[in-house]
Parts: sequence; structure tokens; C-alpha cells
Amino acid sequence: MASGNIDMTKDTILKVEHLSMKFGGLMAINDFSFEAKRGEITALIGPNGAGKTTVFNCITGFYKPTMGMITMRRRTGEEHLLERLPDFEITKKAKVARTFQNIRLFSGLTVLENLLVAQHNALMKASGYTFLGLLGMPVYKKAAAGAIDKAKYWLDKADLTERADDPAGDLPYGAQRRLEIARAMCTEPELLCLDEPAAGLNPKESLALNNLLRGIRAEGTSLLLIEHDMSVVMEISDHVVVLEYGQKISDGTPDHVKNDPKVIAAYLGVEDDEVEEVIAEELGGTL
Ligand SMILES: Nc1ncnc2c1ncn2[C@@H]1O[C@H](COP(=O)(O)OP(=O)(O)OP(=O)(O)O)[C@@H](O)[C@H]1O
Repeated sequence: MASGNIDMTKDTILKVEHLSMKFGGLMAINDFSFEAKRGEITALIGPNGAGKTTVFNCITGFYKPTMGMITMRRRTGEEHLLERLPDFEITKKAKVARTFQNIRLFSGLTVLENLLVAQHNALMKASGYTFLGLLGMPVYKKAAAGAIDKAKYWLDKADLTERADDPAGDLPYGAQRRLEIARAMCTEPELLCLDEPAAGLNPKESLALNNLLRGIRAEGTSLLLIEHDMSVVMEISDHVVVLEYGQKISDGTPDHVKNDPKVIAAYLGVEDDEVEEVIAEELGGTL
């Protein structure tokens, strides 16, 4: 399906097929298909209103699509049809985690507490859901120690160790965003979905974010991010899918997509056949 030299030999982690989403009379997504490969950073981009958030919400269970199939393939080979799962099972069973465009942390809790709360479900399971279990069972103690180790690990990766005991709400914006990602990683997802992770970050914070995302990829977690700023994704993505008016207009490597006249036209807001003329005019104007 993909063009532009995408590595077809890699294992597919997410397959979206013929996805459509209608809001009243508006067809926000229209017969949209793409695949994300395991171990890669896949970016879904497009101009404002193209339908990125809607696709993202369908994948992460916030919307039930009008039509289409979304298959998540776990490392074990187990497959889950995400459009049929309630959102909490998308995290728990299918191992898909997400972050939000507007940061959603427990701002009164410390940075470390935010990372421990994320592991609440695993800890409660280890307690056997009993008070006694919480008090004394070795299995709970082991799980609690494991949760602290995991939190420490992600504090370090997100460069937040020094702020571990500070309230999350006191962190600068970029650090809050990294904390949100670290918190999602504590649930051990196989696919991490990020909603405009670079929005509102300054260049230094963007660099720290890119390093964190590359680190996550290096550990084998696949990433799917949505972004409307093309320049942000070009640096870190392995694969870029472009949406316009709810339909796919390009799909391939960052280089392929960047040079695709359809994409240039979409971002410049002109017709395909006017692209060369507009670019020549722009260049003429800057010379
Ligand atoms: N809950 C909703 N009810 C009605 N229309 C919606 C809803 N959500 C999205 N839309 C419409 O669907 C279309 C796609 O919107 P969407 O937010 O998915 O685009 P986007 O690419 O994420 O845009 P942006 O970059 O501005 O966030 C838009 O026309 C939007 O107005």
C-alpha cells in the first residue's frame, strides 16, 4: 500500500482499513487506509481540519468509526480489532497508549506520583484486589518495587529525575509534556499515540522531546503521532501519511512526502497544477 520506499518487509503493528467517520452530514474521514510498522515512528499529518484528530480518536477508542477496521497486532501475534474494544481495553489488552493535545497530568501530585498512579491497575491486580493483599502479600511487594523501578527508569529517560518530588503543575511546559509521555510509557505500550506532541514547545524543548521519542523507538515501542506542522515530523519520522479533507493524499518516507506536489498543494492551499507556478512565484519573491 505505501509508496515512496517504505520498508515493506517490516512487521505491521497497526492496520487501518477503509476507515470512515461521519458527523451528521459531514464526512470527516472517507475510506482512509494506512499501515504503521513495528519499531517505527509513523506520523499522520495534514492541514487544519484534515481529520487527523478524528482518526486518532478512532484508533484510541474515543470515537467508534462509522465504517472500517482497525487492527492492532501485538508482539505475540495476537490481533485486536480496536473499533470493537472499549477504550480502557485498548490500553490494557491491545497495549495502545495515548497522550492528549492538552496536557492531562495530576498537577497537584508530584512527578514521581504521576508515574506511580499510571501503574495503579497493575498494582491492584498484584494485591488480588484485597486490603490484606495490599498489606502483606510478597507478590504485591514485588510489584510495588517494580513500579518504583519503572518510574525511576522513565524519570531518567525523560530527564526529570531532579524534579521527581516537585508537583507536576510546577514543571515548565516542555517537561510536563515529557512527563505525560513517561507516564504513558509506564503502562508498557507496544504502540504509543501522541497528539501534536511538539505543539507549543520552544526549540530546546522540541529537541528534548525528539530525543525522548527516539529513545522510545530504540527500545522497540512503535510510535504514531499526529501533527499539522510538517517540519516537526520530518526530522524524526520513518513514515509519513498525509490526510486532506478526510482522505489520504500521500504516504511514504519523509522525503517522498515532502516533495509530493499533492502535499505541497495541500499545505499551500492551491490546486495541484498550480504548485510549480506558486513555488516559482515564492522563490521569485524571495530572490
Ligand atoms: N465531534 C465532532 N462533531 C462534529 N464535527 C467534528 C467533530 N470532530 C471533528 N469534526 C469535524 O471533522 C473535521 C476533521 O476534524 P479534525 O479535528 O479531525 O481535524 P484535524 O486534522 O485534527 O484538525 P486540526 O489540525 O485543526 O486539529 C473538521 O471539519 C471538524 O470540524
